[in-house]
Amino acid sequence: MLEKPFGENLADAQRLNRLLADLVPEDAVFRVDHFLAMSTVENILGVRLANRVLEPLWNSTHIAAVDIVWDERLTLEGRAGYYDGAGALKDMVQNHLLQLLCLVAMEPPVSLGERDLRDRKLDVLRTIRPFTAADVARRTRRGRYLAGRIGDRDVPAYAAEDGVDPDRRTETFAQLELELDSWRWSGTTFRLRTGKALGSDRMEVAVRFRPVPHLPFGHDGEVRPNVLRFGLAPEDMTLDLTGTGSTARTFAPVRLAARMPPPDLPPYGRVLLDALTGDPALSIRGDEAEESWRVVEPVLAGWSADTIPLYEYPAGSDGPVP
Ligand SMILES: O=P(O)(O)OC[C@H]1O[C@@H](O)[C@H](O)[C@@H](O)[C@@H]1O
Repeated sequence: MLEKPFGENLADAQRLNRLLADLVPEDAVFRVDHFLAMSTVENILGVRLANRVLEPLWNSTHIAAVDIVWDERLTLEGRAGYYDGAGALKDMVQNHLLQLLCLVAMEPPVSLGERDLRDRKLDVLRTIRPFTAADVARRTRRGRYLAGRIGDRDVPAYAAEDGVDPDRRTETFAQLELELDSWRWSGTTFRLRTGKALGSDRMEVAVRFRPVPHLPFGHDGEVRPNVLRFGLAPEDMTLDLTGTGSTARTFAPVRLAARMPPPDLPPYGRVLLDALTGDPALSIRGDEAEESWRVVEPVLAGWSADTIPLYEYPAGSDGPVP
């Protein structure tokens, strides 16, 4: 069993994979991503594929954007030894958020067996358009938190935390806008965002549908585009629709909401059980790990060469405002 990071970059991940391949077969390697064992995450596939109403709309003709967000109030929490060498991009985006993207964007797999599921996730990673230097400037943002207050807690600046080397300029906030080159998704924007020491927890996948093509009501009431949200913590699901209002010729927002049943096991428990029973379906295959590095490497290169600013945001705020 291996916990992330699976290498520090693509070449490193390839070396690690070769080393592992010399020792054991791939299906005996468990690269852990506990996000895949969250019940909501599995539920993304359930909602898509066990229903009639969504999958026909699950493409760029109907979906304008998908926001995959892991904003947390948690700060460094004494993890400088690991985190200061990683940063938000390697800690969250290269693994957890790209895996969530895979589940949202994948083609329906033939089965949820390890091969079908992981082949289809790999397809998604391979369709992510490579970042050019201009894309890094236009489509990525990074930030680092300053001192502030979160709830009733005073939080020191990241750079002043024990064990942090301020000169490394490690980011605690990362945002990437991705495009997928495929028939299904060309034209939909996928935004991945994560940050520490933010004012509120927001962990969700929000699927934003396009506006309706025509309103035949003869008045200009506001119709907000539909949004389907998979909440990751707490684990729930909401669908924002538009209904008619109480007065004539008005619209009103309608929200359908459901709480997910609590899972039998916490995510790490599920991951351990899968390893003990020898089921690698929810573990990251070597080629997925490599492909995820391929996606983030140009961003890492641009950021370490300081081609974009490292914005600062007060702890307890909504993140950097450029
Ligand atoms: O809330 P969970 O399940 O611990 O997941 C979030 C955490 O996931 C971990 O993998 C990251 O290293 C942390 O930085 C992050 O806070």
